[in-house]
Amino acid sequence: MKKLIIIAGPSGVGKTTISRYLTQKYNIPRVITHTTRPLRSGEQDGVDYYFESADSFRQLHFFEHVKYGSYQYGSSRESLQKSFEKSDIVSLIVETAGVHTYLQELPAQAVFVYLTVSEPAELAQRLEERGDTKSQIEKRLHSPEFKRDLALDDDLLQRAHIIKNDSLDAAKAAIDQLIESLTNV
Ligand SMILES: Nc1ncnc2c1ncn2[C@@H]1O[C@H](COP(=O)(O)OP(=O)(O)OP(=O)(O)O)[C@@H](O)[C@H]1O
Ligand SMILES: Nc1nc2c(ncn2[C@@H]2O[C@H](COP(=O)(O)O)[C@@H](O)[C@H]2O)c(=O)[nH]1
Repeated sequence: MKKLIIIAGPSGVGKTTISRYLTQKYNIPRVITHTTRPLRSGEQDGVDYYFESADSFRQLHFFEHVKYGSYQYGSSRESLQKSFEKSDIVSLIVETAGVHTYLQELPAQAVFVYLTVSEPAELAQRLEERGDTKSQIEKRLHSPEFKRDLALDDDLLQRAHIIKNDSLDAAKAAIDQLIESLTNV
């Protein structure tokens, strides 16, 4: 059975880092999602996201889409299919409203990984080290979506594989165990 590893967690927790690890170590592709937000330094269209205008975003066929902060984000059916053509296991980074949609629509395929840190205050420092500007960080940390994604509601708690990413090596080891359990069924 095809598996969709859904990675969620607050901004800066390491979702992209873990998704890249899955690609590098296991050849697990990430479903590239769409957004209207501008590119960050170092990001590439078609690699990190499909960067869309408000008009082009409206024309896509979405599995789900949300507003996060000031921008639109969405996972298209085409992008999901494209990833599943490459591999039976794929990853997808979404915020928690998107997780609800996938757990409801694809309950057997969805494997939900929630990343956390012991000290949420460390997230701002990670974003700064990533190169986000002070104003981007302030805006992000004060958004209701960021605050919401610092914790899980009861429904999501029941379905989550919770991985603490205080140490990247420890988080990778936890991911290794999860992949082993998925490939041994
Ligand atoms: N365990 C860790 N310890 C220290 N730094 C880390 C750790 N994991 C990831 N990082 C770094 O933290 C920064 C943010 O990581 P990443 O971009 O993966 O987060 P994210 O959850 O995808 O964030 P966003 O939702 O804002 O896109 C990156 O510079 C990354 O290298
Ligand atoms: N529900 C969805 N959430 C998505 C999607 N693509 C990304 N995201 C989430 O948005 C926030 C902000 O992302 P950033 O790259 O600007 O830091 C983050 O929590 C992502 O997980 C999507 O298609 N659907």
